[in-house]
Amino acid sequence: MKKLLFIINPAAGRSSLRDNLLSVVKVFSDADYLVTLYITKCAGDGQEHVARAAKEYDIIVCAGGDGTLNEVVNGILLSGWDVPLGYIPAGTTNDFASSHQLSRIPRQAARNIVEGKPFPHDVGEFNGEYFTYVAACGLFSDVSFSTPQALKNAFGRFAYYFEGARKIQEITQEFPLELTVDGKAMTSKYCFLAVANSLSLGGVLQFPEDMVSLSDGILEILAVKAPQNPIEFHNLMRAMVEKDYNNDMVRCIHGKEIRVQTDVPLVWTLDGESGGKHTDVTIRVCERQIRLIY
Ligand SMILES: Nc1ncnc2c1ncn2[C@@H]1O[C@H](COP(=O)(O)OP(=O)(O)OP(=O)(O)O)[C@@H](O)[C@H]1O
Repeated sequence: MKKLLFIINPAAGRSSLRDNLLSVVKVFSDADYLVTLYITKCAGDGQEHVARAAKEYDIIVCAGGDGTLNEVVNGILLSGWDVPLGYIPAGTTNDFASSHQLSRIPRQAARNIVEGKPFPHDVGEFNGEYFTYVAACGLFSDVSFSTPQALKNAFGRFAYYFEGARKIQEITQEFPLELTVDGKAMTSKYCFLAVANSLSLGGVLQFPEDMVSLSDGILEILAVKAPQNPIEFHNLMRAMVEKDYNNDMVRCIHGKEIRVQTDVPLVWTLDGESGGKHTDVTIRVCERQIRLIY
């Protein structure tokens, strides 16, 4: 029998998994997998367990939000074991799941995993840590990890909107930085910077499908300028709604290696989790590092 490690974050989202756990395990069992359940005990536990145990399994499946997936991907890459990964979205935003149009119905997501094919997925490396879909700093970037989990569990993604609304007055704040993309340096001021491999950011920003490939060994850098007057604010809103990322307010650049240097430490987020404060960050794409099954 093949061995499946099933990692579940009980604190994630408004977990639709609770009432469906038995039917999900049955899908795996019917597909001839011997299932080991691991319920994470606290933040960081999922990563540690996967890094230790991955080598004993033929497949790893995790259920939770983007933060849970981030931990499991870090665990797999730290283990050095090339094991396929299945993901059952059960978090608040599930940005990663949106990019792949993964089913939010746990039993269907489980079926897609046992019947699916591996999709080679790029991963980003951020000063030695890995992220699956975004590393970001500036406006709103701390919303996902500063929003209390209890609020997320009660209100779902609306909790992020409440928390984001409290920060909107910071939109005019900009920070000067030196951005170097594949050796080409530029200095500018921004209110938000994201390095992404995703079609969706925070469930709010969408990338046009023809702009992004999730397995091309290239990351997208979205740099947003702070609007300093109502016209610039209008232009920024228009650019976001129309997904126009090549104008005076928003710019999308593609690259493999990105360095961000600032005089003042910036707060970063990795996949919606805290990425710490940094003045010098190097981000590299790790091409096709994860085999996602769906
Ligand atoms: N048993 C646990 N108790 C509390 N927190 C946990 C536990 N296990 C994992 N965590 C942490 O819970 C946090 C939130 O998880 P996750 O990001 O998966 O869900 P979410 O925030 O609801 O969804 P999303 O990121 O998609 O918006 C992560 O930081 C994770 O490390």
